[in-house]
Amino acid sequence: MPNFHTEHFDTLAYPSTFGETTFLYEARSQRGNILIMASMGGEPILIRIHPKKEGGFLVKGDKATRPTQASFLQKVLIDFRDASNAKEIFSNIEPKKFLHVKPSAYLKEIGFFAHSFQPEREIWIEIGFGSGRHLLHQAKKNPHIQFIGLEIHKPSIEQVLKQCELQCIENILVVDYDARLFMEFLSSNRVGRIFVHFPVPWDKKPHRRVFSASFIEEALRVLHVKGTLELRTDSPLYFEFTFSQMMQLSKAEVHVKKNAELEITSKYEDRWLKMEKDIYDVVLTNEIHSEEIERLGTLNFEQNVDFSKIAHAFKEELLRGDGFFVHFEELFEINAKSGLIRLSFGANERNEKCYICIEEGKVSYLPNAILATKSNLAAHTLIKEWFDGICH
Ligand SMILES: C[S@@+](CC[C@H](N)C(=O)[O-])C[C@H]1O[C@@H](n2cnc3c(N)ncnc32)[C@H](O)[C@@H]1O
Repeated sequence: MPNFHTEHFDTLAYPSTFGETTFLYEARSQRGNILIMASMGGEPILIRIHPKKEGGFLVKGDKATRPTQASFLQKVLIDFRDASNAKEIFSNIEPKKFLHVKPSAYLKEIGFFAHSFQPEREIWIEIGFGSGRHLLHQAKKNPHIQFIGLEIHKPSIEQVLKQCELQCIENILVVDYDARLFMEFLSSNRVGRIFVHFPVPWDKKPHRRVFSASFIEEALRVLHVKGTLELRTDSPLYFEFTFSQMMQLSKAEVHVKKNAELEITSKYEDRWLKMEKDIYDVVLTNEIHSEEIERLGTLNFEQNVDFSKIAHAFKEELLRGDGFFVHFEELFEINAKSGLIRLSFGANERNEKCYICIEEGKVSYLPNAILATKSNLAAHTLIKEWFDGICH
């Protein structure tokens, strides 16, 4: 992440333009942190400035705004440095030091699945593809199928993206997203197979497992009739847990195998086979045609909020609901009527880090495209009630 350290910087005039950047406003928190809202190429880019314990400041981009071109952030930081007469002590913002991350056509943001994903082909999903051996094998063998690979381990994602490019595979889409929450983004009855091969067993923390009653329910919704949810594991506890979850369904067709051989062994399977461990397969076949669900929209506020009341009452606060939370982290004042609240919220498994902007009574999220997943929506309702509780 580009950033620089400086002993000093001059306060800018707002709004003002320097180089290619327009600096729109500045907001300060009681902890002494500063946010500067900038704009380049029509995109909002937030700069964060932290005072350091040993003196001086760290200046960096805020993760809430991710510009479409990584070089935008670097240019904005260079423009800010020059406009504010900051003298760098340490910096990695000069172009030659900037790592250019090549976007991959195979890697999709979650918003793509919420708004644009309408494949004509049947979908198969692999959860936690790891080294990708099984995913790549299946994709090459089944060119008529659209594969989605879900993974949260970045080096594994990069490795598989590289293989997709090298092998010119055109039927895999990779997404860096928690599998426990992903199914919400898919239409009903579109998926033929869901593979979960050697998931992390979490024997001591079963609530962290990919499989749960709600995961199975959502998997059945996206599977078409005769579609299958397939677990392959070396963990007898995971096997028993999943089997018993499936047995709690009112009606289920479940097949179990022990030490069955597949055409391809994954990296983890090779490891367990060398140790002569038993391997269990549990396959649940869907029998039901499910109702269609609405496409996910984005979150919005309809209410008006008095920023001065919020600023007066604000304290760092963590609110919890059933499977979701809202953490109000820090309040930044632009002036008496406007400011920002930094917060994280959403599902316990995966949360949004963003800001709420309150400008002359109007409230919006920054960035403004926060998806209305079930957990985000529940958290959003809690946020609106929190505003009402303070303002009315
Ligand atoms: C034990 S490895 C197995 C990898 C591969 N399937 C194999 O058999 O070699 C489990 C993989 O699942 C991924 N994973 C764990 N939890 C996940 C989640 N909630 N969503 C998506 N991937 C997850 C991990 O990053 C890891 O790569």
